[in-house]
Amino acid sequence: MLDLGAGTAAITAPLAATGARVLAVERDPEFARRLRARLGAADNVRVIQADARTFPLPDKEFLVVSSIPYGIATALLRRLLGPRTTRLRRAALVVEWGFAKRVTEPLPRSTELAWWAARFDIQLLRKVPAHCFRPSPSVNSAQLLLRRRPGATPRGERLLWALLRAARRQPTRSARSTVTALAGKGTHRLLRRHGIDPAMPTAGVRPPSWAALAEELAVR
Ligand SMILES: C[S@@+](CC[C@H](N)C(=O)[O-])C[C@H]1O[C@@H](n2cnc3c(N)ncnc32)[C@H](O)[C@@H]1O
Repeated sequence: MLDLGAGTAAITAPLAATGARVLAVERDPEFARRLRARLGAADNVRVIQADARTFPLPDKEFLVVSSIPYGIATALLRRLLGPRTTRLRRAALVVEWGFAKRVTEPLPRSTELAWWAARFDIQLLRKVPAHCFRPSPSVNSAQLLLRRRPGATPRGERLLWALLRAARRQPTRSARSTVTALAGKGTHRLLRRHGIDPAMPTAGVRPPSWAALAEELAVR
């Protein structure tokens, strides 16, 4: 389990107490020193002083539990969710409220957000009011839960990316015409099976539907 921006160990310490293997990443040298002093003796905790945007991610599957530094939220999610080869399985994150709303919109505003939402189930669990923190930030926060959707294949994900890009380029084109252009004829029933009205503009198709469709197209 990773805690990115481990700070004063408000998350690292209870994680460590579960017996999980925890990697605490903290950029600030003084916080890192205190984290080591407090938790470094435990066999299951490793503290590294590093930038969460660039330290080497584990090469086996991992989870993240973290109240992430708000200023690098996009960079971190890009790193954790973006690559096809990501080993992230689940993440429980505290993020800024506005950010949480953006990444959980059913029809995301950019191809990148759609890519994340197609491959991960992203749920906004609850609001965390600013007064829950000391010192209180100027904005509210939210608890996000992210879970990798099962069954993704490299070919399916390549098709998914192509579909999302095509949908973004021509948002008013029908789903049927967009999918036919990429995958050939006979897509009408396939779209229906995935709950997509073939005549619907691509802008109205939700990312999980694109992902399921792409995986089925990948084995045709
Ligand atoms: C939102 S607080 C996390 C609070 C933490 N859970 C605690 O118990 O104190 C952000 C922490 O992230 C650290 N931080 C900020 N930018 C970072 C970065 N790029 N990489 C790693 N840590 C970072 C800060 O030094 C701070 O300790």
